[in-house]
Amino acid sequence: MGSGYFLGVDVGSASVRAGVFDASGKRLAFATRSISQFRPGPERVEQSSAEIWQQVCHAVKEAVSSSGVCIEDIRSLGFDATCSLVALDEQGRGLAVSPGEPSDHNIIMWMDHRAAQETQRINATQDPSLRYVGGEVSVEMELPKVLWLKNHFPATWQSAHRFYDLADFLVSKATATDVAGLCTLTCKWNYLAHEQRFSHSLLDAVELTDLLGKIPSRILPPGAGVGTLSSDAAQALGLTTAVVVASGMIDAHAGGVALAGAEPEGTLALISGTSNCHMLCSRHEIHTPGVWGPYWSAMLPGYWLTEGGQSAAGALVDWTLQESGASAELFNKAEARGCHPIVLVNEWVAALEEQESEPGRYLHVLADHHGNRSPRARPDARGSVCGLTLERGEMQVARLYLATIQAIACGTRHIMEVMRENGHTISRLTLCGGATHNPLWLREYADATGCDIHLMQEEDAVTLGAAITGAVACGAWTTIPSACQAMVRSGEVIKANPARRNFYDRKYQAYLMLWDQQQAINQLMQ
Ligand SMILES: Nc1ncnc2c1ncn2[C@@H]1O[C@H](COP(=O)(O)OP(=O)(O)O)[C@@H](O)[C@H]1O
Ligand SMILES: O=C(CO)[C@H](O)[C@H](O)COP(=O)(O)O
Repeated sequence: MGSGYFLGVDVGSASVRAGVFDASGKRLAFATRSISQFRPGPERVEQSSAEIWQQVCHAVKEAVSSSGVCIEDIRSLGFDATCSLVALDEQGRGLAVSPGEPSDHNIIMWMDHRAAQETQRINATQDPSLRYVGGEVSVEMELPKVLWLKNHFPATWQSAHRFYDLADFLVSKATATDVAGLCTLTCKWNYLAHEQRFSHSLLDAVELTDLLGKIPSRILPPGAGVGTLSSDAAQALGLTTAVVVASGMIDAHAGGVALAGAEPEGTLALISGTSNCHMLCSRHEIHTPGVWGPYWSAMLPGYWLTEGGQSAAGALVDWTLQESGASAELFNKAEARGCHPIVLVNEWVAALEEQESEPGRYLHVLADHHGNRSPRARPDARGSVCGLTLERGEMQVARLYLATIQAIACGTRHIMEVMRENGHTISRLTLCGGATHNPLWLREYADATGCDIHLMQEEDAVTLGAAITGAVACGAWTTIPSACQAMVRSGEVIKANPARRNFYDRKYQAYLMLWDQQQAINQLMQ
């Protein structure tokens, strides 16, 4: 049994969170800080690694001081972050990632789609290594992004001493060590973990062999200890230099550790934040076209990981609420009541449902507004809405919001169906992320998939997952599963309602038909 306290830091798309956990996984304190996104052009979304590090330091200090824990008792720190690309020069300073932008805007975010042509070029090689990313590299991964920099911004390419995935940047900054995680490299940099090598044929074919001189050569698996905090970092974070730092992880993967670590096989871990990530482990190497992976040991050592995704999940819900004709009314009323706008719009949905059964029956959304990550692997895909009327105000926004959530849930059902068709078993659905604050989302997810949804007691399972990797790294537990058995506790179960099965069987068919119709229209207009 471990003792002491374990820190987890989760860097999501919009905020940084730090949590202090004890050996039973109980959270003693939590702090969040917001982080900026910069949009210098269409398809471009950037961030600043200096700002993120500063916000991490603030969040850690606040969490530790409010926990009441003595800093000498904090044994470890685990980092996770979105899979965004950080560019640094030889002195560790930021390098601009768009011409004309400030040098501290040095992160190309995962959701940035600028590298569409580079993605096509990489996929056109048909290199055998692409089988290990679902058949095609995604525009959201790192090779297309570094290739874009090499082609379009040679000044940054030439000055770049290090490219890091964001989690690895944080680990390197914290330990003054040059290291990359097996998690980030395998899932986002086309590293073939099962063969412990990069594909030289792929890198040669797209003239990226010199990239290997610009990334760390030391690679550590999830739960490995990288080293202890450097004195600079310890001071900045308000911690001691005895704190052990774990190998970095992608945010969805840290969530997957907490959700699936104790019972990996058959558990689909759904991390519902800005995007949706569907993490599934298997002892067998199963290839699922259009679904990322299989990645060897990238989340749980000894397991292949398959990862299905939806690029805009919470982001699409937020956008729907912000862009509706009734947005001002919704946000003003929510502010006046001091509640989240989703609390209010859920009440409006409840009012609609009192008047009619299934208000989403004749309003259908195709939820591909930011492309389709899985299983269609089409970053150029678009959203659509079918069934509009002249309805206005509260009822209009409530209906569209409901139909949007139903569409996102059908997208998950599609991913699950394709996983099963390709030989996966899914016996249990677990969920964490911002969406756990939305009871309507959970209800629709259970009913759309026909699966009960298992939540964790810990509200922020991603941060807990990061803390668990640190607890293993410092030796409190020897393996991630044993740490999960001690630190993760099951929470509420949202039951699927069998009475809605027939509705959702039809709603799902409508969802698939919308795609076919959109494809036909696109062909007509080409
Ligand atoms: N209090 C809340 N009530 C309902 N939904 C929420 C709440 N807070 C966040 N969300 C939803 O969660 C999403 C963000 O999830 P989160 O896990 O915080 O994102 P990320 O990890 O990408 O920063 C938002 O887009 C929003 O739809
Ligand atoms: O591609 C990822 C995981 O593989 C991204 O990190 C993720 O989709 C972004 O996460 P979030 O929605 O939590 O901000």
